[in-house]
Amino acid sequence: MAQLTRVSGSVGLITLQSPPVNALSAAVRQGIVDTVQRALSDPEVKSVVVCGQNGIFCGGADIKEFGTNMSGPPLVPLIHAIEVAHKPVVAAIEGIALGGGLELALGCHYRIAHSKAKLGLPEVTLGLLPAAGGSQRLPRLIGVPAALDLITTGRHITAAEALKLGVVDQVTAHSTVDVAVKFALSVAGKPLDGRRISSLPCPRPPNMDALFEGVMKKVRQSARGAIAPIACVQAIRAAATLPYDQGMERELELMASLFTSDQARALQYIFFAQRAVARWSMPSGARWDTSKPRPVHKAAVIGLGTMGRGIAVALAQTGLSVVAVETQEKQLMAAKQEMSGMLERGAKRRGVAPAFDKIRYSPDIKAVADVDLVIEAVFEDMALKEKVFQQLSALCKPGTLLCTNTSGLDVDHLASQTRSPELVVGMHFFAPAHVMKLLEVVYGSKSSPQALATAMQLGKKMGKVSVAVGNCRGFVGNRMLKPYSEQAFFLLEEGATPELVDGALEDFGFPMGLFRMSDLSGLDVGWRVRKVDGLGKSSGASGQQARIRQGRRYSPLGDVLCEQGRFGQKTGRGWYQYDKPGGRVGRPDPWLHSFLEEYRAQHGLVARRIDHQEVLERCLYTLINEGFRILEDGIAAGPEEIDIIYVFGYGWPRHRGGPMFYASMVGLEKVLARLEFYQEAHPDVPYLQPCNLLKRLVASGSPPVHKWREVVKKLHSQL
Ligand SMILES: CCCCCCCCCCCCCC(=O)CC(=O)SCCNC(=O)CCNC(=O)[C@H](O)C(C)(C)COP(=O)(O)OP(=O)(O)OC[C@H]1O[C@@H](n2cnc3c(N)ncnc32)[C@H](O)[C@@H]1OP(=O)(O)O
Ligand SMILES: NC(=O)C1=CN([C@@H]2O[C@H](COP(=O)(O)OP(=O)(O)OC[C@H]3O[C@@H](n4cnc5c(N)ncnc54)[C@H](O)[C@@H]3O)[C@@H](O)[C@H]2O)C=CC1
Repeated sequence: MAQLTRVSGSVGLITLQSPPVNALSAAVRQGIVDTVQRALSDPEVKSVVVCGQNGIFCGGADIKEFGTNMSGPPLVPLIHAIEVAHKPVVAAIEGIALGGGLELALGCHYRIAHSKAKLGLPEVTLGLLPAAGGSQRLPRLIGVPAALDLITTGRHITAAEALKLGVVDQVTAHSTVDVAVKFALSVAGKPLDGRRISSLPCPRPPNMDALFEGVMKKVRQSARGAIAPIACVQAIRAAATLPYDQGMERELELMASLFTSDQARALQYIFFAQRAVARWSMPSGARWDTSKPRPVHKAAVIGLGTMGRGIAVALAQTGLSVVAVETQEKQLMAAKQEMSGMLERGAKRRGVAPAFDKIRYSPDIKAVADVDLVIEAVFEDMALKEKVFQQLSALCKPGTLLCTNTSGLDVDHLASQTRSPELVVGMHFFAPAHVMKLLEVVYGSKSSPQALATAMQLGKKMGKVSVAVGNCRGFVGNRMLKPYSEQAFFLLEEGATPELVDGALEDFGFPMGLFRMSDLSGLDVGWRVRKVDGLGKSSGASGQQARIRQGRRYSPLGDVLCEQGRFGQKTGRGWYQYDKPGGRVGRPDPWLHSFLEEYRAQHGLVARRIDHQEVLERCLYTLINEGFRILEDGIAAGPEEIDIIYVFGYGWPRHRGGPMFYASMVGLEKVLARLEFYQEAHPDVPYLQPCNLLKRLVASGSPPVHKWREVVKKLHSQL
């Protein structure tokens, strides 16, 4: 809805009213049409101000309406009607002007923003383009290069940047509406020539063809198969080369191809999934809205290796006091140096002072005595972690939350080492911890709702996308990685090369295939875990028996490479070869190809032709199958949790919506049928055995993904 009031005698003040973000729902659009018409036809009104209620201008189109039978007046003519008005219209931008909200403001003759406002055209992040004239007006207003940047990235800009670019005319730290009303009074009756953006020529940049070619190349590379960024460039090119009306036709044509695309559906699903996972619940019935977090002012991090350093920096940047404990003197010195650099760079990026004084370094774990929360990040070694938790339990003040950053060890077992197991949760960060957005928050069987609420809230404060999951080996993310990587190894045994497997996964949209990723993070990491599990030895034997462990097919390929010192980038050799240890650019390695041939011969394996489709089906469908098992086991409350973990933590292409959403798009019948097909061919691979929940969903007619949460809930209530 929108309300019209007359203020200061002759200014018509139109206020958008649709909490929480004044999105342009059908009712709001109708409200704008009606109020604009009334204001323009009222002889007492000499100028108009458009604002939003509760200090928020407008969050853009109502995304919930997409995919429905959209009714109500369309946005394009509505904005056009404002632009051609004979009375000046001023947008008073407070809070946010995003998407259609900014496009509405671009249709106004003047824009005044509050200094704390954020503006942007984030449509590309939803698989769309700014199709209410945004792609045509913005380049006319701020030039093609700046418009390309804003529209293809969808980034939100500050009012200061908006002023510098020319998106807004004025920025104020006072009441934006008051300033806008005064301004509207001052421009009443003045000519509007030059204020209607659509009638301005689009400034032609020098070397326009080269500019668009370069941007298109860059966008194609970074988009990894996403179609919206490409359509955005095409629309801006239309603005630069065609008259406005023809540009608008092109904008609509491009939008039509995006609007109903699977990618737009996937990206919009991720938008809502990201918000849905914040509304966590536990099997006990405890929920996000009924569990009160504890205040956390001071935290400790134990172990300043790769992870501890990033976690401590992220905590300090959030404003917490941090006690950083590292027992190895050399490591402590190295950590201090690296963390200072991290703090300095982070501060420079954010335009603030580095938070050096927030961190106190100590070689002694006793320094944790007065902290509110501890995050343990020592080696992935259960005996060591047990000892650390016993110490923490004895040293910390009562009520301190004890968290572990383990990648997958048993949180319940660690909790059992303490006096207060209800205060123990997993806080599983991803490397680099001060950069990566994902945080898996793992509740154990004894974790209290308050402990979970505290960790979730801290994650949010740190700017992380926090997902609450249950306790099991590898939690959600790493548990699903196991069948995925297992299949990749089997594919090498059967005739594939690392390049072929990675090529298929990268064409699908992963930034890195499994083998390239394994070289980056180090083959030795998984090897150590396999050895603890009683695997991880190549055995040296030949034939099929050498590839059976614990009654199931096992590939010792990774173990053989590790035994030869091939740990990946760090040693200059892994699944690929590098110029030197620490080298970053991997090249196919002829040694590895011969090694694979010898390995197959030694084990009686005959190489066959493997195509991209088989790679994707075997790697991704087994991963998805494990996702269904995770739902069945109650480790994740819904598919949204799994999808958010994969998109934000594991490089799953966002425009494919996460593995569970992807399965729903492929069709559950097909996923099931292909798993059955591969299982028949490989009966010794349990991960290929389709899980019951998948079968159940198919038997019940494959309900859409947004219904799975309910199905899972029902399933657990019947148990
Ligand atoms: C064959 C067919 C041919 C078709 C041709 C079609 C032609 C169509 C032409 C016209 C097209 C017009 C296109 C257009 O206008 C495009 C757009 O505007 S797309 C939307 C752009 N806007 C955004 O992307 C903003 C999204 N929101 C945010 O980034 C954040 O929510 C925001 C910064 C606004 C606030 O963040 P925060 O304070 O952290 O709060 P939350 O994120 O938790 O949000 C609170 C609450 O509000 C819901 N919400 C937010 N934005 C919207 C929205 N735009 N629509 C609906 N709902 C929104 C959000 O979901 C939260 O609610 P929950 O219940 O928790 O989910
Ligand atoms: N490296 C990664 O990508 C990720 C690792 N993790 C997990 O995070 C934890 C830490 O991993 P990394 O940082 O990679 O290990 P790391 O080997 O880089 O660092 C561990 C640090 O802990 C220190 N340490 C050992 N015992 C200690 C003690 N009693 N008190 C204080 N410090 C002690 C060591 O000296 C070392 O500096 C592990 O549980 C790991 O599984 C989780 C997510 C990702």
